[in-house]
Amino acid sequence: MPTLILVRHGQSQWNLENRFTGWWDVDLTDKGVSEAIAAGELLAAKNVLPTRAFTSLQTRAIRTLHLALEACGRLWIPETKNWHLNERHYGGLTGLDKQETRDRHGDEQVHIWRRSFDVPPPVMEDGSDYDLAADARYAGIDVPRTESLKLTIERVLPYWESEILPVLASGETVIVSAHGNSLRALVKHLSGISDDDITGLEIPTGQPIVYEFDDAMNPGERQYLKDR
Ligand SMILES: O=C(O)[C@H](O)COP(=O)(O)O
Repeated sequence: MPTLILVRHGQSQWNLENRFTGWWDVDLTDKGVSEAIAAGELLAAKNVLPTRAFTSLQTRAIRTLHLALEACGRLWIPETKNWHLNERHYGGLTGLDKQETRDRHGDEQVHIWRRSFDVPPPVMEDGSDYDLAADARYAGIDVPRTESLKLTIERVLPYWESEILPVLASGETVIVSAHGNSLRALVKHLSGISDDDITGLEIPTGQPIVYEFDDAMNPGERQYLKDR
């Protein structure tokens, strides 16, 4: 049965520092490394062993994938990295402290920027220290200046449909190591969550989520692997 494993990267340095991260490339903390290893150990313990992997172009997701695969003896499987699985771009909020931003703009405005379906954060200014347009990994890619969840869905879902779903449909066990909001985009689609209800969905770090697909490639219930 085709099986999909979704895992959000382990705690990152800016998760720890409570800063808006988006496309900025921060590494895992020691806790994040432990979470990634524990995710892989859980895959081994539950005998849900990936045969194909997909991840973003961001270090925290790539390292989480590698640590998890190493922990379950699957470092050798084919993997694909692609920017379509990157975190939602946080625009002009990138790098800011989340609490200081609440103090300045109010809880409600920050909640809208973080969790509304279609209101993007302010755009990243030209010349920002966090502008990644010249980063070699994004050569030839039109780096966004900001993204709402809706805009994130608009680039995650075509990639899902064209690159991941066909692999899954061939009977593989696919692991996707990605980010809070690129995974919210996928879960919204797979679990049929409405635009209103998705605002309440949080995806914890380092906690594998599993979907099994039937012969018609309809996803079953979303399950945390730890609860199976
Ligand atoms: O980009 C970030 O800051 C985090 O990965 C996700 O942030 P959020 O919880 O504000 O969506």
